[in-house]
Amino acid sequence: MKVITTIKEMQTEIKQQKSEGKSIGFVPTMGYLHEGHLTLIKQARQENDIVVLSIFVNPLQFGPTEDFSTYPRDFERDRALAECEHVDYIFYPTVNEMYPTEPSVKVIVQARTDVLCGKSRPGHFDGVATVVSKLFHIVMPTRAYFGKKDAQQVAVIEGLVSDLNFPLDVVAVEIVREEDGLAKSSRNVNLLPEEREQAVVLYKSLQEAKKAIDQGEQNPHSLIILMKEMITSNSSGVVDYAEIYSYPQLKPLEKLEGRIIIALAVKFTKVRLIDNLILDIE
Ligand SMILES: Nc1ncnc2c1ncn2[C@@H]1O[C@H](COP(=O)(O)OP(=O)(O)OP(=O)(O)O)[C@@H](O)[C@H]1O
Ligand SMILES: CC(C)(CO)[C@@H](O)C(=O)[O-]
Ligand code: BAL
Repeated sequence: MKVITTIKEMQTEIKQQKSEGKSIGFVPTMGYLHEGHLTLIKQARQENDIVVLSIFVNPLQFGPTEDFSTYPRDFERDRALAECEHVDYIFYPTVNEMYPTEPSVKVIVQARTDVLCGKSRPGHFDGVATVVSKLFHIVMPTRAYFGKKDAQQVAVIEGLVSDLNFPLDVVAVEIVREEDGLAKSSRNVNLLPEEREQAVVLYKSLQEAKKAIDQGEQNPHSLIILMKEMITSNSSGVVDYAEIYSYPQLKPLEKLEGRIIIALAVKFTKVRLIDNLILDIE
């Protein structure tokens, strides 16, 4: 496994691999790896000749009051985990390597960002789309792997790849959970111990919503009330959003039909957690 820190060297290696006809599987991350990331890497390993993992905490996608500085980081641990998964390259650039000057161009995402994390984190998806576009030009993947925990991100990246004609396939991977149901997330380490216990309420309230749908509930507003009530009465978390939309269009629904997403974001003392459930309603 090679650790590469410069754009030039990464592109040179990839061009060489591509000239030998190798397919490139790419897993973009912000590091502090957990089972969720490792599942993406394992799938990329199975489906491609070469696997590239990027580790870069992208300042452009964090708002001024968000957790860029406290985002967990541990490169040596990540390197060991990546080695165990037979990653071929870790691309690990500095902020200065990615953004040597004040950016003169950025990608602006115009659809699917007026709701959920796009609404709560203004500019977040412009930052994601800008760095992902750069990473795609640097790594030139055949397939790029993203987790469905960030379901809005998957929808935005599918739009980016389609609209800007990136010659690659986006592969969306199922959410990996802790034993109690909490979605794995690098940020979980920043939960206080009692918050960690309470945090399972995100998953449980999604399951309650699903149960109500299975029992015939068709009104999205009733489900939202049910989930908010469950979260506030079982945790100290503050609901940032609890919403239901069509997926991947992210349009409001008066009645549940077709493919829908039930999505949550809840703020705890130092972290904001997200989770979701995508369902096909007959
Ligand atoms: N529990 C999970 N299951 C599946 N994919 C995941 C999971 N957690 C993260 N991913 C995916 O891994 C990729 C990198 O995510 P990232 O490095 O931001 O990790 P993260 O755990 O989502 O961090 P955080 O939520 O704290 O920002 C993204 O495509 C993300 O959707
Ligand atoms: C895709 C990504 C690596 C871009 O910084 C990030 O948003 C993430 O980890 O999901
Ligand atoms: N995985 C999402 C990246 C972020 O929260 O900025």
